[in-house]
Amino acid sequence: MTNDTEQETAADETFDVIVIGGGPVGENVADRAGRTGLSVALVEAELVGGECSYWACIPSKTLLRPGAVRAEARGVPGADVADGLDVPAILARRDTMVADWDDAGQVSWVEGAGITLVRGLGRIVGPRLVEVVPEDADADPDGLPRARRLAARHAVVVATGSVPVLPDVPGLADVNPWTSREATSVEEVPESIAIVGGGVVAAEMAFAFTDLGSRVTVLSRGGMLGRTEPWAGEAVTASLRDLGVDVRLGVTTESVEPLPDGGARLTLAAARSRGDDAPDLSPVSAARVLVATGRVPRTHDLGVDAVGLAPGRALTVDDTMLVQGLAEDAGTGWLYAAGDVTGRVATTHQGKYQGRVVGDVVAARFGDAGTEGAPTAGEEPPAVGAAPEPWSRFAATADAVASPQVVFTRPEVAAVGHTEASARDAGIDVRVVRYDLANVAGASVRAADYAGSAQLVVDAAREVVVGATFVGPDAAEMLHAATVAVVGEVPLRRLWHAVPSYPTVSEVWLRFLEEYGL
Ligand SMILES: Cc1cc2nc3c(=O)[nH]c(=O)nc-3n(C[C@H](O)[C@H](O)[C@H](O)COP(=O)(O)OP(=O)(O)OC[C@H]3O[C@@H](n4cnc5c(N)ncnc54)[C@H](O)[C@@H]3O)c2cc1C
Ligand SMILES: NC(=O)c1ccc[n+]([C@@H]2O[C@H](COP(=O)([O-])OP(=O)(O)OC[C@H]3O[C@@H](n4cnc5c(N)ncnc54)[C@H](O)[C@@H]3O)[C@@H](O)[C@H]2O)c1
Repeated sequence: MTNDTEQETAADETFDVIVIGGGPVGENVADRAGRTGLSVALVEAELVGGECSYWACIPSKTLLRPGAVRAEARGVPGADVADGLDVPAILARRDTMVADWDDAGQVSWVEGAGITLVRGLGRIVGPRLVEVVPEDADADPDGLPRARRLAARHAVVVATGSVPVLPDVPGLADVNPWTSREATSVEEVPESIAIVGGGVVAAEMAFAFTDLGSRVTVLSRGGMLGRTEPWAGEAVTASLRDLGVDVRLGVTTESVEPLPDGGARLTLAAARSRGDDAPDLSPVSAARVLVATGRVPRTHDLGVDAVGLAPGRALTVDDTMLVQGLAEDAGTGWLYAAGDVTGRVATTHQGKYQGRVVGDVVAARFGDAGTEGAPTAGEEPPAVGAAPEPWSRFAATADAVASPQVVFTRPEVAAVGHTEASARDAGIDVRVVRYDLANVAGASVRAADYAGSAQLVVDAAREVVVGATFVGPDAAEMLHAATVAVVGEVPLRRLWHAVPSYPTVSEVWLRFLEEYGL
């Protein structure tokens, strides 16, 4: 392995820490890592703020919000609203929310935080050495784009996110399929759209495009929202079908052919996984095809092979977010990762949590412990490779046991921790408590037609909550109480004293405990 001086001599510039990827996760890493006086460079190939800000969370939730508001108003006699949504106004608000795909606001935050922004595609070319190729790079004498070499004195943190997967279906690539990027940045709403996939993107986009006026078909090889409780996916399927969406479960797309009008025709076959008993396999024609068949960690163009890792694979990390499996001569203790690229959890909030963990680990390991106001002051990080103390600031403990997610469908699906099945697989002594949300007083006040359901998964041996799922209008806002209960391992007998206000839908917590037998 090269020594420090050689690394720095090989570089155009040296920083204490280099963060590759300026999405929500990279921004958090850079912010925290800099709090003990370390110099930090943030390398970003496209827009600072990443997928989430411009093509994922923010535009998708903005597109979904008007339909949700209208549906809620319709359930309250006296507040009913007219049919139809103002599509140009929805798209204009989406444009505002993504700042017209201009990252000036985020750049000014980065600069204000004392972080050096380096624009371009970053690639690891050796231990603690990163090459950055700007988009408008001049060519060098060999005709190759002129790259800038950055050395890291202490650490490189990868937060490059993920990229969508395009399944190998004959003809699919010939019809210019959309991914979530094109869907969330839509300018001209297609007359019809066929969505391949049955996960989170497929479900949310099916509602968004129905609201925008498209005729929507969903083609899922299993059920909807396969990673949540089955009854939650069934509620979403039923709601889509009520809205007129053609939801085909248990089908695979065999081939795709372009149509003369620019659209596409999809030929289907029965899938082996769980779905409808006798799915409709008639071909589907649509003006657009949206592929929503999952995402993979973005390491294919990161140069990880230079340090002995396999391109295209997730960067496996320990609970301090230290990357595992580097070649022996690449050294240890310098390469970290957080966010989608780790393949642990693919949500913004959990990635940012990991970013705070790794930022603190780096700040405490390499910075000046005496820096005034540093969050890590007085706290000793674990030795490199040693297991961190669970639930300490240096450990992403919650990833495995208490990761929350909200799917912004109608009804919303909000879940944290174990499902019933995953708890049983984990060998937990499971007891499940389900409750019909329509039976709490707060629900009937909220809407005349309130429909929803909620469930706790309890570890009966310890009498603590290990998982919860809420399905219903505004379920999103009910989730955090459950996250606190799971993280805090609050005994049910103590939760009994957490009295929910009347008349709120959160009163379901009292009903849960009564059903449990308290
Ligand atoms: C349609 C959709 C909707 C979603 N909605 C939600 C939601 O509502 N809530 C939620 O929590 N999550 C949601 N997610 C997931 C969320 O978007 C991701 O979990 C989150 O963006 C991950 O953040 P990240 O920083 O790891 O990666 P990203 O946001 O992907 O950011 C990575 C950044 O790294 C840059 N980059 C990549 N490679 C390099 C390189 N070699 N050099 C320099 N820069 C590089 C990229 O340009 C990008 O800016 C959604 C995802 C999709 C697709
Ligand atoms: N609200 C949120 O938190 C939110 C919203 C959108 C996306 N996300 C995140 O983004 C990530 C990507 O979302 P996604 O919906 O693309 O992935 P996903 O993993 O949730 O769903 C992928 C779907 O595609 C299907 N599929 C996979 N390969 C297929 C193939 N070859 N043919 C047909 N179907 C196939 C799967 O069975 C599954 O139904 C997720 O991990 C999710 O957590 C989060």
